[in-house]
Amino acid sequence: MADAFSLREVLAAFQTCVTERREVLLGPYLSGWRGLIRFLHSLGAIFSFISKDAVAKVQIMESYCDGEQRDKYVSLQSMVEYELANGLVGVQKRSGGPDSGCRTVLRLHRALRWLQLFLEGLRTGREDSRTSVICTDSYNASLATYHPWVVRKAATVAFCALPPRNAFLEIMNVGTPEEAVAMLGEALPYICDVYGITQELFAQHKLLDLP
Ligand SMILES: CCCCCCCCCCCCC/C=C/[C@@H](O)[C@H](COP(=O)(O)O)NC(=O)CCCCCCCCCCCCCCC
Repeated sequence: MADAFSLREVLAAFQTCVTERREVLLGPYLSGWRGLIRFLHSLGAIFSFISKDAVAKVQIMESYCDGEQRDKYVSLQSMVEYELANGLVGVQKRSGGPDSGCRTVLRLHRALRWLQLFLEGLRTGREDSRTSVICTDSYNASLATYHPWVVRKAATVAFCALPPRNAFLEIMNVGTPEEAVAMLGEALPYICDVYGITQELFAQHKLLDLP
């Protein structure tokens, strides 16, 4: 298949993200998200309201990374420092100005927590467990807190369309379900690491509630 791709490579991006100095590089971070969104696309049109929003957020970040101030958007650390020092982060309400990198990454960061819980649920789930249940539980324990009722409702309906666990593990294109589970075991610590570093950085600068 021409567009067959493996989730192994997608998740590997989150491994390349973290530098020796424990900085999170935006380039690989965003390419990881691009890969995940591509995968979400392959699951069908019912998820397009989710991928649209994710694409919009990745695009905002890519335009900063390719923009005039691109040297400030190399890592999450340099972005936070630059945006805070220049008063670019709106802490009140959304002002109608351009969305800051910090508030945009915060949305992706919260979604990364969902991904972490979901992949862990898939990895440790029983063979006959339902993907939709794993997905709903992970969502309710993370992202749902930040979403209004309509979004929660639409998301929960879409999750019902997810294929059963083993079929899901197979479309990840990593090999047999057992091989996919092993790959998740290897990839998850890196995702946790990216999540942890970002969480600490945003907490330190009181950026966890940006509107
Ligand atoms: C596998 C099933 C995929 C389920 C995806 C679970 C996430 C559900 C998120 C529902 C978001 C609905 C769209 C609306 C979002 C916005 O309201 C909301 C707030 O934005 P605002 O402050 O700018 O207004 N946006 C967000 O919270 C960001 C959501 C970003 C979602 C990214 C989801 C990418 C999922 C990639 C799935 C890949 C699965 C791979 C597993 C092997």
